[in-house]
Amino acid sequence: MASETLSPLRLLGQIINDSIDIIEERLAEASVSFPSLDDPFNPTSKVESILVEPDIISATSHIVAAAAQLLVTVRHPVQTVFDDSLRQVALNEQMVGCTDAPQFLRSSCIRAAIDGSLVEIVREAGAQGIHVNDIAAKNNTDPLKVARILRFLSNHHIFREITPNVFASNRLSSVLDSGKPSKETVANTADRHIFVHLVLQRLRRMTADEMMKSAAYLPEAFLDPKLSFSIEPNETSLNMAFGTKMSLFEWYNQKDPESVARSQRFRIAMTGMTKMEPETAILSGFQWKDLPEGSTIVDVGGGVGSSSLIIAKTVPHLNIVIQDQPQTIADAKEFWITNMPSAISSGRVKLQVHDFFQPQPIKVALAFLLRFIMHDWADPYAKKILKSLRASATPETKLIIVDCIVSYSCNAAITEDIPGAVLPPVPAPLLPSFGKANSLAYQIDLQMWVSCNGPRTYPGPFRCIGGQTVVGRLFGFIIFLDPLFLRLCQFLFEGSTYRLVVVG
Ligand SMILES: C[S@@+](CC[C@H](N)C(=O)[O-])C[C@H]1O[C@@H](n2cnc3c(N)ncnc32)[C@H](O)[C@@H]1O
Repeated sequence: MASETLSPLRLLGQIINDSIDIIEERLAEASVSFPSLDDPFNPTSKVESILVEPDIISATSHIVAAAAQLLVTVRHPVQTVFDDSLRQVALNEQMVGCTDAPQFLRSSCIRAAIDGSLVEIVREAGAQGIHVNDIAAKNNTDPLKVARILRFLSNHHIFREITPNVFASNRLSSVLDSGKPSKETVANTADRHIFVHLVLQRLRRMTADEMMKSAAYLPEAFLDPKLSFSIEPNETSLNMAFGTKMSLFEWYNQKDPESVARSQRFRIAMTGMTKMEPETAILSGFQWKDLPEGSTIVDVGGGVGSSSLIIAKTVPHLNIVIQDQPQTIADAKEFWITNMPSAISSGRVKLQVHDFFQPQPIKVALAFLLRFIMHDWADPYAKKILKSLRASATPETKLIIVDCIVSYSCNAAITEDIPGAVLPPVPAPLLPSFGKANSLAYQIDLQMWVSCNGPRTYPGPFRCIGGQTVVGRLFGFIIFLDPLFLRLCQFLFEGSTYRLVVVG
């Protein structure tokens, strides 16, 4: 049948089938099979290395986008909307048992499975699985509740119930695994606590604590006559949720144990974000190796320096200064001593406490790197940060900003003025924004809104003020773009990803 006569359902099915063909042909060529959901995830296996090849990622993304769209197309709209509104309500008899689990229950059960060491205990039992009574005896919990959590997760393909009340690991549960003996994780809550959030960061892109609680207040903040229009970092949903008058970072920087734990967890989560990108992303977007021997680059608000670590390991002729707030710099010391002590002892990498709203002390930088900084701040604050960098820039200094592009969900190019930045077309009837296969940018956008009143802009990376062009020199900064980098992880290097802030 000609494609123009196919129904939307068939077209979506065709996208899925064509993409499966691409994946299977490649796997057959390498004489491997697609991993089973029942087996643990093995990141070092040959098949997993094939599954992250660009063509296969593209095919996988088409399947994800098409399958998600197929689901919402075929399902009863009330079911779909109720799933999304995070309520487990059966509207009428027909729908009893049909509604999917609210996301927040999934989050909570995943966290319970990790915090309760269920992941490690079940993994140690091997393929024959383990009864909930034996699990509960190991972690001192109620077996009936263990069963409810694991059964709920099994229904979402995380764990398997192989016989009544007997559970075994699978591909998805193994991603939550610390790899440690359960005796250790049951005994060492603090250690596990840190690990939990690394994993959740990979899985859920943000902690299931402050971000979830803040997001719960999004409707209230949106409808509040004052907060709705506010761009202040301390007038957010987070402020409503936690009853604080502090901005996110001030709130993290408090000295009480809960805040210290939260801010440390945030830093680990940010390190986890680096692991969600291809390792080479930060290297392919900008040719660091072309900077002259001995050049200094400054990672402004660099966190513990997880991106700088990749640069430092790959481009040994650069000096790197990582700047951040005092607590973060204290953690950064530990991070570098663990991961690359020679860089610190040789002085190639320096860790510096610096408030980016104050004048920039490094006057010889050949590049200022700002990764996930602009998206935290509304325009007046972002301008202030950039102005202080501009004041310390030389004519050769490059400004490199890494953030997510937020596309329109209709067909409208937002990267048309950027050479090489145009993404491949999305086949009809998929959403032009690529739907579920491209949800990270939208999630980050809303998380920045609810937690920091991050940029209040319309979709798209650019809001050109004063007719400035996006590529080229911007008041002394040179902006770089790389199409490969864009295609791989939908990040962008330019004046500002969410919007162009002109620094006058
Ligand atoms: C979203 S994180 C990004 C961290 C890092 N660039 C990365 O990509 O992982 C924002 C960073 O800005 C830092 N930050 C917030 N306010 C700051 C300030 N006034 N001066 C310096 N750093 C600040 C935070 O401590 C945090 O490390």
